[in-house]
Amino acid sequence: MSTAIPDPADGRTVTEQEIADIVAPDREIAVSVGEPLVVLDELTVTFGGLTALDHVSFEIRRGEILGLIGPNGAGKTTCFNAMTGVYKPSHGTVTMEGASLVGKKKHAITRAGVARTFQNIRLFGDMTALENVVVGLDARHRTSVPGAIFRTPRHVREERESIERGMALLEFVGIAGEATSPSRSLSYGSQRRLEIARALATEPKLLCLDEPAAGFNPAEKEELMTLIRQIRDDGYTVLLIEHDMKLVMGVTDRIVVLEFGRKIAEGAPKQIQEDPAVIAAYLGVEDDDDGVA
Ligand SMILES: Nc1ncnc2c1ncn2[C@@H]1O[C@H](COP(=O)(O)OP(=O)(O)OP(=O)(O)O)[C@@H](O)[C@H]1O
Repeated sequence: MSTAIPDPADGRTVTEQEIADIVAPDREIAVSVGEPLVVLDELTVTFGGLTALDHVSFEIRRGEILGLIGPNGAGKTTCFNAMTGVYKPSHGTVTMEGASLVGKKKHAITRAGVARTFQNIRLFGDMTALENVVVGLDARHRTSVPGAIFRTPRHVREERESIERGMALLEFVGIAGEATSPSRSLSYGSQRRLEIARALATEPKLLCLDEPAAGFNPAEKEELMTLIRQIRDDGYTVLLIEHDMKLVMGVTDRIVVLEFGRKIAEGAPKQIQEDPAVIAAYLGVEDDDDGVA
């Protein structure tokens, strides 16, 4: 399969499939939408005497956007971290397509198909937007170190393909025009989009977004919702931690609610909005963003 970017100069309309083939040629499009992709069973994480996650079980289904919500300190980030190899659970399992993710190193989890963004943006500030994405793509390269040093034809070809795919990813998240700008000079919103592009570069089966709308104005939040839906519609499965309830309710297919490390509810957004345990958990939360309504 050729990975050259289709040339719109020939007067032809570039199809979405052609772009998708360039962005993620090796990706297995979710064929069995709705089947469990990741299963957390009795997941428990303790820090000294504190149980941050207490026997939490839920599944993430192929092709869905699953929201993970809860008041501050409920255990959302701990859950992400236990799934992505940052913390080792003291009890319970996390499996992806039946294989355990527990105890795997971070890069092995990436290879297994889990990618994430962080609450605090973590980009290489001096590198351009394109270079930041190409770093993610490089994780998939097959050439050896000597291949890179001696610039073998295979290495040169992979490098060219990385640039083409990196550009296609920047296009997908809407910041292709800023490809050659150092990432630290990008607006906050563009940096968040760049983080998503970099995570997508690893062709994940599951994309975990940790508060992607933090610091966004309402218009930027709307645009982000559109992007997250596009990502789902493109065949990815998305796990979303987000405080902004309007965004969560508007974009997710299902929601899991944590409070004090325990799962207190799970269901469709409408069900969650009306759930007495969820309403009680959020009562007295001052921050507007944390209101359930
Ligand atoms: N590395 C750590 N060491 C000790 N305690 C921790 C650590 N990480 C989290 N905790 C504690 O675990 C609990 C859950 O925290 P966590 O960050 O997972 O919650 P959260 O739901 O993501 O909160 P927030 O919405 O504020 O980000 C909190 O009491 C927190 O203080």
